[in-house]
Parts: sequence; C-alpha cells; structure tokens
Amino acid sequence: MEPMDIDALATTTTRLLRPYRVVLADIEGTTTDIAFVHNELFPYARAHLPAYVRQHANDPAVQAILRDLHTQSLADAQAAKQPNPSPIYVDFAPVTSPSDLDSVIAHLQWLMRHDVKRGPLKSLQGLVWAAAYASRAVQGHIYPDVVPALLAWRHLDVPVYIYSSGSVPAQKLLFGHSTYGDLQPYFSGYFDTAVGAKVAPQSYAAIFNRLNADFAQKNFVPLAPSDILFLSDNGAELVAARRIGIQAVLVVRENNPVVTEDAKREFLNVAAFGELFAPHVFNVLDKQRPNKPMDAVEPGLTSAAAVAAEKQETETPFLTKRQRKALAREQEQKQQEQKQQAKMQPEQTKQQLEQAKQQQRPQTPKQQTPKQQQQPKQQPKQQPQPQPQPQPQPQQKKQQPQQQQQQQQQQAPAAPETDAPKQGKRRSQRVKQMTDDAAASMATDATPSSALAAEDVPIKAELTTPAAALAATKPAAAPAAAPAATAEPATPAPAPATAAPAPNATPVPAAAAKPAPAAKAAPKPAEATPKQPPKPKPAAATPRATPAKRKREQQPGTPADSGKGSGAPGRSTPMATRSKRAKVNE
Ligand SMILES: CSCCC(=O)C(=O)COP(=O)(O)O
Repeated sequence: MEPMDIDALATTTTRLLRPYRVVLADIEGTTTDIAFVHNELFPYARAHLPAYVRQHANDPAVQAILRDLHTQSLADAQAAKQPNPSPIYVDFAPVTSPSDLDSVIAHLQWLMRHDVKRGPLKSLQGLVWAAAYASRAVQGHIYPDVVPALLAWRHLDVPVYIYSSGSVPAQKLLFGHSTYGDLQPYFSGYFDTAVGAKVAPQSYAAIFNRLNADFAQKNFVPLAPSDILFLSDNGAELVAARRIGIQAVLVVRENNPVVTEDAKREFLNVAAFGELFAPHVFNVLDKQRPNKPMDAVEPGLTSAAAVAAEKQETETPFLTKRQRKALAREQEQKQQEQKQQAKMQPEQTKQQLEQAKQQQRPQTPKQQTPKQQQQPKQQPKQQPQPQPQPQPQPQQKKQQPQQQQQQQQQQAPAAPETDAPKQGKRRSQRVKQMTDDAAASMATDATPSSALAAEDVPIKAELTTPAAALAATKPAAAPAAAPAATAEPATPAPAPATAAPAPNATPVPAAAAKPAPAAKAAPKPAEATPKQPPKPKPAAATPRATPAKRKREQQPGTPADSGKGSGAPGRSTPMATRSKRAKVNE
C-alpha cells in the first residue's frame, strides 16, 4: 500500500465545499475518459465526416453549419495575422466559400487534427456520431463512479447539467447511448459553446442566468452563483467559473493531461465523484433553500409541518418518509394544542369578564357567536408583515434568511397553491433575501488568489440578480446569447438500463446511499466491453499520457474561442510541443 500523502490530503480537506444546489459538469476527462473521446469518437469522425459532408451538402441544416464554419474560419485567419499569432493557426487555409466542399473538408480535417473545438465542427461531429451510436459501433464511456453520483444527486433533488465543447446533440448521444444505458433522465439540461467559450467567465454568467430563469419558471428559490458546483478537469475552466462565484472542483482522472501544482492547490480536487460525498466534504444540502417550489406543501401538511418534516430528514435519516411525516404531524398537533392552551387562558378570562358584565347589564342576545369566538384563528391574513430587519452583520447573514423563512412559513396558514397574493409576498421577501445572499456570495466567493480575482467586477455586472431571474418567467427573457442548450425539467427517471457499480472510492452519504432498484446488477465498465473497438496502442514510453496530451484546447484570445486555453493555469502542455505534435500527426 502506498504511503498516504499527508500534504495532498491536507490540501484537499481544507478546501471543502459549501452547500450547493446544482451540479454543472464537463464531459471529457470528467464524466468520460479522454481515451474514449480521442481513440474512438474522434477517429470515427475523421473517417466518416468528409463523406457525410459531401452527401448532405444540400441539407439546410448542414448548409447553415457550413456557413458558420466559413465565417468562423475567416475570423480565425484574421486573428492569426495579429502580432502574436497562435502557432496552431499559422498553417491553416481558411474556407474559401461554404459551397467549396474541398476547402471545407480540408479545413474540417485540419481542425480535427489539431482538436480545435470549433462549434460548426462539433455540430457536424454530432451528426456523424449519431450513426455510430445507433449501430452500437460506439457506446458513450462513463466513469463507474459517475452513475452512483447521479443517483445520489437525483435523490437529493440536486439537478445536474452538462457543459461541454461537444455539441448538445453530441452530448445527448453520449449519455443516451452510454455503457450504463440511457442516462439522459439524470440530466436537467445541456450547454455547449453556444453560450460561449469554456474558458470565458461570461459563459458561466450566461449559464447562471439561464439556470435562474429555469428556476424562476419552476418557482424554485433563486440560485446564488455559489449554489452551483462546477466539475472539470481543466484549470482554466475552473478559474473562469470561479470568477463569477461558482464553486469549482478539479477532477483528476488517470488519463487526463498533467495538471499544474498551482491548479491542484487552488481547487479542491477529486479523483472520483464519490469523493464529493465523503463525510469531510459532503455538506451539500441547504434545507432552507431546497430545490422545490417555494410554496410547495405536502398534501395534508401545513407549511410549518413540511418544514419540520424536512428538518427531520436531516436529523432522522433512518426514518422512512411516511414515518417522518407522521412525526411531523404529531409534533404539529402538539404545537397546536400548546398554542390552543395558551390562547384558552386569556379567552377564559375574557369570557369570565363578559359574564360579569352581563350580570350587571339587562339581558340581551349574546353578542359573540361561537364563530366569532374563533375569529383569532382566521386572522393570520391580517397579521402585520415582518418589520424590516436591521442590516445583518456578516456572521448573522447566513442564518438570518433561514430564520426568516422558517418564521414566515410558520406564520403562514396552510396556503393552497392558488393563494397568489400571499405567495407573491412571501416570494418577494425570499427573493430579496436571495438577492442579498447572491450579492454577498459574489463578494465572498471570489477566488482568494489575487491573480484570479483581479477582473471580478465586469463579470459580476453581467449576472442577472435572482430577483430579476424570477421576474423572467419565460425563456425568451434569457440573455441575448441564449444557448442552443436545453434546460429541460428534470423528469422522473427510470433507473438506468444497466446499473451502477459501487463508487470507486468514498462512501455515499446515508441519505444518498439508498441503491436504486436496478442498481444492483452492475455491468462492466466500458473498458471491459468487448463491443468496443480495440484501442490503438499508445506510444510505448508514455502509454497513459497519449490521449491526455492530445486533449487540445483552442487558443485563448481568438474569436469565439470555445476551447480550453492551454496557457491557462490548469494546463502544462506547451504550445511548442503542440505544434510539433501536429506536424508529427500530419
Ligand atoms: C460530447 S461529444 C464528445 C466530446 C467532445 O467532442 C469534446 O470536445 C469534449 O469537450 P469537453 O468540453 O467535454 O472537454
């Protein structure tokens, strides 16, 4: 057994996650082995894409892609002429016209050789891979630890989104035809570089705004940036995400490119998703801001009892849901009785006084009907609104919204979902809290590294506040750079066709560990699947490093840069090596 690296452990354990409510994950090197992408998907595309383009050149969809490719290629050529051209761009010939198929295909081949992640190429690859997946020539590789994590997140009501350079249709194909069956139901939406480059903070701001628009539509409590957990193998992407306050975790897989020590120090890093559920890291749920409609109340439970039931879920994970509800009702009943008793005393006194008065007066019809006597119970509608709170001190700030929310829910009578004005009032109060929270979190979540924090301000300005997101109830209200990405509602998912193996490493939390019924018969991971074509043998000297080294990025600073900048902190592959390798490949 290898001796434990105490320093590494200390680095990891001191960078714990704070509660998050949404997961956003990269694919290549994160959910999926780079070797699969580079040894199976890319070779298939290189072999079939030229014929596909010729065959479908007159399809309107393909024509639109080729027009984009033309525009993009001209912009790249322009950028390459700039004083510090990226070495990778100096040897390419731009597409002369979208209809000149020879030039189009030569350019596509050049992009693929250099793994330049350009949107139009990615769209074409997605179209070509459809046939590969349909014929089962390929199956999407998923790391074995990903599936139990998906199950856990679903159990915890944490929606999972994907952000990859691969086109949205290509992402859906990969997860839809995975070695674990159709995993699409476990994802709430997909983003590709239509939202922007993966190394650009603005892209993460756009995603944040999109997610909040989705959340607003579902009447969910709005998100703060730090409610999002982004998982990627690429330091530059993590830096970009963290610039807007998103929590970022570095995923270090066996075949991934070498990650700089800086990046490792800068981010919590995990070798498998299971580590995110390790007891020392796992503190995922913020029970006061659950991903549920804000005013959703279990049938038969009042708001207060629903809150109590939720609380019990944390405190008594060993109870079944039904037991918890029963317990909550019981507690609620007790509380009601206590309240009743408390009310009874003044009421009795009042009655006695009344009787005494009436004895002094001539007999008149009773002024108080039983119904009138109950009136105080029906009064909550007229209860005064909570007074504006004094500005909380930083330490109080975290607790206060929770307390307020609990207070509001306890004050509120069991409100039917149609009780719009009351809901609106409560919602706007919570939205205000969320807006404050988001602002505070944007201020506090900025990365501690001075190098990374320098340009925070302009990015923040682009974030839609949760309140504004709530106001945008239609997707049309999303930012102009609306992605091709979908953000579908999380559908109740069937268990994956084949089931999840035990996570590689760390335990899933008690609440999350409940295995899905189908999760017992674990299939073999992709590596062991005989259907997959044999992998090309990597160079003998660096067997592991080959696919990783090939995972190239687009150059930062180029137009519509959609790749992972190699010059960024997360990468240590020098450009010279890359350009040399490109030549070797040729
Ligand atoms: C989902 S399609 C296959 C992956 C792909 O084409 C790609 O470029 C992966 O990029 P990522 O951003 O997921 O690293």
